[in-house]
Amino acid sequence: MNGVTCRGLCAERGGVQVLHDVDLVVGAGEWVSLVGPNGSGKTTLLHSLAGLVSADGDVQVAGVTPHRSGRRAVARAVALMPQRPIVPEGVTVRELIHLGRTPHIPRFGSETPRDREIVERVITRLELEDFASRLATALSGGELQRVVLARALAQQPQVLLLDEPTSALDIGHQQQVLDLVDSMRREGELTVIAAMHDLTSASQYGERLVLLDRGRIVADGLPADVLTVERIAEIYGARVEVLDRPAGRAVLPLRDRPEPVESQEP
Ligand SMILES: Nc1ncnc2c1ncn2[C@@H]1O[C@H](COP(=O)(O)OP(=O)(O)OP(=O)(O)O)[C@@H](O)[C@H]1O
Repeated sequence: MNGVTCRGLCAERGGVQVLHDVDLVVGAGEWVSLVGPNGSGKTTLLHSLAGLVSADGDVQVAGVTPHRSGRRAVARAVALMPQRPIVPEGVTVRELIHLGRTPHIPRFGSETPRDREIVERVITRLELEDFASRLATALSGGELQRVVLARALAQQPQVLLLDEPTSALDIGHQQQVLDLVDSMRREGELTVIAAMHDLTSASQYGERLVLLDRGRIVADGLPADVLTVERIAEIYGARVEVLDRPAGRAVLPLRDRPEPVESQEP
């Protein structure tokens, strides 16, 4: 089973419980967008699914139990594209992407031509050829974000966890990256869970939206059912208009225009 099941998931950060009894079942090949205000627990949930944060409850990700299975087995099943990547000094972009192959290389073994072919294919698909020989620490924030996605894709996971994957990208690269992930999902039964602040992208790429608030799932369903004007006002305290387009729901923030200031006679 290549999807994700978690039941009664509870997790703490810094001694404080931040996830409360999360139940989530994601079928193989689904794209679920995870939305919610700052601090609602999206990163903690993704890290729990990747086995990086200890959690209570029953969690299965692509047939492995992240907290109990070995690191290599977990890394073959699930890849996380982190919100704040840590980049080792002195490593080129190509070397960083090659790290994604590590869980597939046997202990005491070395890379095969197939590993190198997978890395080169990912570099081509993300149009990273011009950066491949540069130091990863010398990239702009958006360039690095695409390289970190490339490393996660080179890992060839069954479940891909994306934490704000487009936060540093210009609008063209946002579409390129999300379209690429979506086409890989359609081609290969990749299961995607993506934490996203951009509610329009979350709606248009996610077949299903899960809304977290203060560590609890408060809505789970079709984007148009989850992202209503009233719910966005209640959970985010935001004023928005929603527009239904063939590509899906778009969420447009609205400025509350201040009253014009009366001009005062000198
Ligand atoms: N290492 C930590 N130590 C203590 N508290 C933490 C730690 N990491 C996260 N938290 C707290 O846990 C809560 C959930 O954080 P989390 O990063 O999961 O939220 P999020 O929904 O991803 O937020 P954002 O949208 O701002 O990225 C927040 O209150 C945060 O301050």
